[in-house]
Formats: sequence, structure tokens, C-alpha cells
Amino acid sequence: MGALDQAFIQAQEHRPKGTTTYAQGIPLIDLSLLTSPHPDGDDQKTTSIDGLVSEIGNACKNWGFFQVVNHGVALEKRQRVEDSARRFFGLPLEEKRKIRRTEKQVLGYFDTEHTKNVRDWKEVFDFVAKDPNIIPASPDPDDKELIELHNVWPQYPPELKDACEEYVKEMEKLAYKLLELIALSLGLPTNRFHNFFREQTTFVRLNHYPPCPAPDLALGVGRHKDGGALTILFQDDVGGLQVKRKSDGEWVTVKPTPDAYIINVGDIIQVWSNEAYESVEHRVMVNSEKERYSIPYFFNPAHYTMVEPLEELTNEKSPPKYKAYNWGKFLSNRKLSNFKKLNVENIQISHFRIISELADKLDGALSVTN
Ligand SMILES: O=C(O)CCC(=O)C(=O)O
Ligand SMILES: [Fe+2]
Repeated sequence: MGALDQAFIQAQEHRPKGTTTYAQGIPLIDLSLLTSPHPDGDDQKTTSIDGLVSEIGNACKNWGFFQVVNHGVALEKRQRVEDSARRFFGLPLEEKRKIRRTEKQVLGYFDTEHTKNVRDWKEVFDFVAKDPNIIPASPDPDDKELIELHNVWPQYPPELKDACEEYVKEMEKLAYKLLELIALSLGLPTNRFHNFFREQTTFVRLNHYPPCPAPDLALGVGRHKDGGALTILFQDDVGGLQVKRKSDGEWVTVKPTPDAYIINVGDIIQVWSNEAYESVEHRVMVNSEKERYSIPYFFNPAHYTMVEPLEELTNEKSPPKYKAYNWGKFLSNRKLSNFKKLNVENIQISHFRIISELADKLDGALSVTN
């Protein structure tokens, strides 16, 4: 990527601060109850599940982010993906660009992604968990055309394809476990969300953040919220992920924990839960010395899913806060705005919010004075 082009420079207020505050209280949740047999038998398991469910619920409510250990994903499977990613990103640019993403072919290699119209200091490789994957051809609501996305694999390293395909199977198992715990924590049946994911649009991204000559001006990924349901992220030991802490709005760094995954609730769970859980803003800092790797798995429902607050979680007293929106159109809108710099704000769930934040505040103020 060379010298720092103007396109990478963040507006003053979005630049990283020189000092690092670590996210001290970010929950670290042990999933061994689900991944290994309980020494005292299954009855014990049921009672302890309640504890796990409330841990997950509190983490979703208070942070929107948490880490999991003893998650059941074999270390070697993740390492194999990481090793092949290192080999792939180490190739000459012209080799990587042979499988470059285009406006129509949205998978493969890409090094000019934009977040909120500012270029990110990174290069990525994207692939879908289910190949082929069906999504709308364009964000235009009147355009009913659908397209099939097919994975494009590089010639080198040859093992990348197999490593990734094995890895997504593991990720999917973990994603369903987490989804079930989240459903239970909202007082819903365990499999309440399952049907949405029958024809999922889940995708995985291999991120490589090269050392950056001006880490005080650019970001690896600009501030954003994940648009999907749930993200399962692996980050290496370099660190750089920052989360906007809910309690005080401070940007805090998530310290790498060996063999842990970082989980965050995406926009869809915010809407389904009618804001019981919120999708939290995050970003990635880069540094001038070390390159960094991360692997997010974006667990997303079928393209035709109409995302709206669940009936069970709304009533007269707490009416739905969002109008239903089509996930496929949302996704295709985001993909377009990430692909190139546009002159308009990219799509956000706030565009579908029924009651504006201002009305909420006014309501709060009125109920205090009344
Ligand atoms: O690299 C990371 O730590 C996070 C990346 C991320 O937030 C994303 O790709 O959505
Ligand atoms: Fe993200």
C-alpha cells in the first residue's frame, strides 16, 4: 500500500488517541459446559446452563462484546487458516489481484475497501460459508433479480481452500451454540432463530493489516457496527481492535487472549431483540511496526429475511422500534458502499427506526416531569 494516500486519512475526531486503554471488564466466558461432558452428569449440566445463559445475557446487554474460551474449535484448524492466509497475503500484488473483487464478483481479494467513505489500511480475502450463495443483484428495492455468489480460490497456497472449508464447519457449530444461548437469554425457545439461517448469507474474511507509516491518521477498519446477526472474530496476538465502551463512550482496546474468540452482537440481533441488546461500534488501529491478522466470521441469515423486532419481545408498553427491512437489500447496499467511495452515508439500521432517538429522549424527559 506504500505511502499514505489522502484517501486513508480519518477526520480529526475519528483518529486514534495516542494512549491505549484496555477493556478491563470485557466478559470472558467459558463454554466448556457445552463442549465437554459434565463430570457430574447431565442433570448438573441443566442447572449450570442457567448460569451460562445469564452470563451471556449480561455480556450482550452491558458490552455487546465478549470473549469465549473452551469453545470447542480445534486450535489446529484455526492455525491452518492463519498459516495459509499468511502465505497468500505474502504473494506479489499482481498474483493476489488475479482473484480481485469486482462490483459483480464480490468475493476474493480486495485492498481498497472503504468504511464510511474512508479507505481502510488493510487487504482482505472474502469467501462465503455456503457456496453458491444467493443475494440480490443490486440494492435497488424494485430490482428483483438475484445473483449466485461463488467462491474464488487462489492457486497459491493450494491448501487455503480446504483449510477455510474445514474452518467454517467449526465456526458454524459455535455460531449455533451462541445463538441458542442468546435466544435463551432473551427468554425465547432455544431454536427460535434457527429458521432464519437455513439459507444463510454467512461469509468469512481473512484480514491482513500491514504496518502503517502513519497509524495516528489512518485506521485498519474505520468505526462501524457489524450489520449481520453475530460476529465470531479471531485476532492474533498483535492487538488493535477497539470497542466503543457502552458505559462511557470511550474507545477501549480488546487485549488479545490466546485461543479465545471475540463475539459481538450485530445489528440484526439489536433489531430482533428490540434493542434489549445493542450492536456496538468498533474499529481497528494499525501500528507502524507489526503486521496483524484477524479472521471475522459473519453469521448472517438468508437474503429474503425480513428483519424486524420479534413479536414475543414487543407489546403495547414496548412497541417495535424498527420497521421490517429486507436483509439481502441491506447487505447488497453495504457491499456497494464498501466497494467504492460514495458521496452519501452508507445504510444503517437507524434508517428503519420507527421512533427517533430524539423522540425517545423527549419521551424520557416528559415522563420525568409528568
Ligand atoms: O480485525 C478486527 O479485529 C476486526 C475487523 C472488523 O471489525 C470487521 O471486519 O468487521
Ligand atoms: Fe466489524
